[in-house]
Amino acid sequence: MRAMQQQQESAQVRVPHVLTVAGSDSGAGAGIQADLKACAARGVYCSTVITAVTAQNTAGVQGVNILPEEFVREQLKSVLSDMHPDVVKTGMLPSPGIIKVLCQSLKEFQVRALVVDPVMVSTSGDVLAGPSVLDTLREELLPLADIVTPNIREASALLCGARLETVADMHFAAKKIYDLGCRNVLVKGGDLPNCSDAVDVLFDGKELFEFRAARIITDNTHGTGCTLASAIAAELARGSPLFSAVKRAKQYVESALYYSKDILIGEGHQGPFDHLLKLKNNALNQCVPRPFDPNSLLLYAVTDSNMNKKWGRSISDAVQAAIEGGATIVQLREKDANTGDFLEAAKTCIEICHSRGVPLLINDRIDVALACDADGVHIGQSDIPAHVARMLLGPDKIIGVSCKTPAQAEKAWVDGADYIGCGGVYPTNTKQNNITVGLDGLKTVCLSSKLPVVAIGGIGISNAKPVMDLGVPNLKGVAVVSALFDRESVLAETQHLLSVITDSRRQ
Ligand SMILES: Nc1ncnc2c1ncn2[C@@H]1O[C@H](COP(=O)(O)OP(=O)(O)O)[C@@H](O)[C@H]1O
Ligand SMILES: Cc1ncc(COP(=O)(O)O)c(N)n1
Repeated sequence: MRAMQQQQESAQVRVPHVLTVAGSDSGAGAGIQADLKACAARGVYCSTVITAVTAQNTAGVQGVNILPEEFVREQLKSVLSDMHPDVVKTGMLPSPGIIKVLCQSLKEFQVRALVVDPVMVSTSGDVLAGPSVLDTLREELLPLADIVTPNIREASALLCGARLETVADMHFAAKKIYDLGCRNVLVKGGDLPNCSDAVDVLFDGKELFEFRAARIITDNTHGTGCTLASAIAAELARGSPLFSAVKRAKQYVESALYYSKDILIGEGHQGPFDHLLKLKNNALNQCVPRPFDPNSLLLYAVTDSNMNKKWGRSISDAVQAAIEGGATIVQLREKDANTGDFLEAAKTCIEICHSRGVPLLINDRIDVALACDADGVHIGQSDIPAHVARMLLGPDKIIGVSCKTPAQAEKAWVDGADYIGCGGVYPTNTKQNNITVGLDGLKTVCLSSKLPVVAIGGIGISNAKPVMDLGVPNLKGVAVVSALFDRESVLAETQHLLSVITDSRRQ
């Protein structure tokens, strides 16, 4: 809410904008749908002019319906005359007439750059634009292009069937296609036979450059070409020079392919890929309760590196024992660990927690929480503000805020937190100079808080009962440090504490 208010107060911002002129892919792996996702992933607005509608899936193209030229012209006029995109990217242009209409529109409405992906045949081998388009493409569109991005087969078609089998052949092709009048040529080597790298060759009229990435072993390569061209267009729209636009776009395709390599969508061979780098992770994380379940605050275990050191345990051993004992949520609080070690430990702890459906939060360190994809963070009053944490972490992560007063609890709610930690309830050694609010202070905060509350500060087996007995419905549990981790057996202490708090609950 705060973020929205701030935006309303600030001046309007013009966002980078790519217009894609391409075909629709019903399977959403390639074409218009890939372009939209790639631009969204790169933070660029994407408008769409559709040239053809294809019936397509992971097995191939079952049908193509080409739109009338005049309707393509109408779409182009609607977008170009009003929305003024920075860059136009083209994909499937299925007829010479549609290419001519596009060239006329581009002459009427100037854009900053034109990226031409000369789509002819899909990964599955189906024809999307036949040889009849070649002359118009060569003679009318390529001379307007800032960059043209043929794959091996398309480069060969543009060069009247030249055989292209090696990286040296790609160098030759890039130079020859450049002579057709475009400013830059990128010959893509995703389909180059017998090549362990995915090599693309750029020719800018003076020099040849090779962009290399390790070849990712996967069948989910449907849409890589559309995505690369859209990502180049997006980078150009954001103001990158052409060379860095190509470099970043290729890195993006490589990451998206890496994330896609194991996902399963469809029964055919060419699966689509994961533009937002999230599909597989989201599918696997289903075991973690979403949205945040306030009942998970019941037995909230907070680790402490000094206590672990004292008892000779690793963080992950401590977490494992707490979870086996019945902890319902875990927070890693590593005030003096080095960041690299902290991150590694956090990754191990996440595996342990998620195997038992227990959420894992990171104290204070948003960077570590993001890097290990933790379930959320817990922040104090002098840490990063909760509304900033919410903007950085997005809508799904759990955010907890330490609060001592009703005013702080109200602010945590406004700022988008999910729960508050209230204390210290009792005096404690784990926090120097911490003001104790006592049971009365805790009750006052709970009664005013719109968020669920977990009590913290000096709570253990001997004094957890009066906390749980306060009888306010939004007090969901107790958070504990020493009572679990400054003990010989974390497992036994956690079991014991769990029985105390569940007994109080029952009464
Ligand atoms: N298996 C792969 N591993 C890594 N990069 C790849 C792989 N396959 C394709 N690429 C890259 O994806 C982009 C699109 O290339 P390509 O698949 O040849 O285009 P198209 O989809 O038009 O046939 C290029 O940058 C290429 O190097
Ligand atoms: C509508 C449309 N546009 C482009 C492609 C090429 O993509 P790919 O070469 O990855 O199959 C496609 N299959 N469908």
